[in-house]
Amino acid sequence: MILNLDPKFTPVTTQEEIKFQSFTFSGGEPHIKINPDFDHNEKVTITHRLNSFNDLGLLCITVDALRRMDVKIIDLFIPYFPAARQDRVMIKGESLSVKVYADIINGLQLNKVFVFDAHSEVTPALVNNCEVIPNHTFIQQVLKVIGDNVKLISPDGGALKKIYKVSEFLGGIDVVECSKSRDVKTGKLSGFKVYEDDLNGMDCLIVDDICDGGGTFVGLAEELKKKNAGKLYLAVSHGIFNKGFEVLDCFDKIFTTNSFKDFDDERVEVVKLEL
Ligand SMILES: O=P(O)(O)OC[C@H]1O[C@@H](O)[C@H](O)[C@@H]1O
Repeated sequence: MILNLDPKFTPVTTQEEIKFQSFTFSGGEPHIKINPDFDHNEKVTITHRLNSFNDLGLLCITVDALRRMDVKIIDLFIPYFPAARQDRVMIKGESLSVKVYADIINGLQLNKVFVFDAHSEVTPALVNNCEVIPNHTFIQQVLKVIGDNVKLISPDGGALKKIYKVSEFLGGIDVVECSKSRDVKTGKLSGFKVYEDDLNGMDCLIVDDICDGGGTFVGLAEELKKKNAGKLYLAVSHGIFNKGFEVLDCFDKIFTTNSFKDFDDERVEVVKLEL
């Protein structure tokens, strides 16, 4: 059974949905009233797009309400784990934000916590009973649209391990390794390297977990074109796209999922997550 706390999130599922009402009190506190008309012995999976700290409140009171109805087994499906990129302290004075979220979620004593394409191995290491859902079927769906005569492009070393697993899942599609460098002082992107001399007009699919501003992918696209890439595609599990799609017009097509939010734009194709 599913309890979907974000009414705008529409995963593909055949599971029965638990009904509830929620609102925010005038003081800002969230409130929930779950319709008790379901089998309390069954496992309940809460789904929530936990994109910010504010969303945690509703999650916590929902788990409390379920426990008070004697629901014993509660799973959580968080498609995009918040602050997953803040998984290390770079400068004294910063917080290890991903751990703060993880600690709060651990306090809920959940049976399982599912996260879609975690940014790094830090999230599953910090979250108890965490299971990471890989991007394999998402990329499989993408290839159904663009065909499999492409090279998979890994933007940096951090994405390498994952992309080789995707390639293996898809029967051994070629991977091109790349790297990006940053200015040590400013942290800004300063350059890209594509470790292949000539792409011979082959279509290229860049695969990564998150597109935020898009700088990584625009810079990499320029380098790929210099190496004779054919069509350029981008597939990111979590689409934030904070600078819009205009900045990404070097791509023939962009793919993402509904893990972070929904999009209604012809430039992006959204593959819905399955539950
Ligand atoms: O270049 P933008 O889109 O801002 O940032 C996305 C990149 O930043 C990393 O954390 C992601 O894994 C991705 O490689």
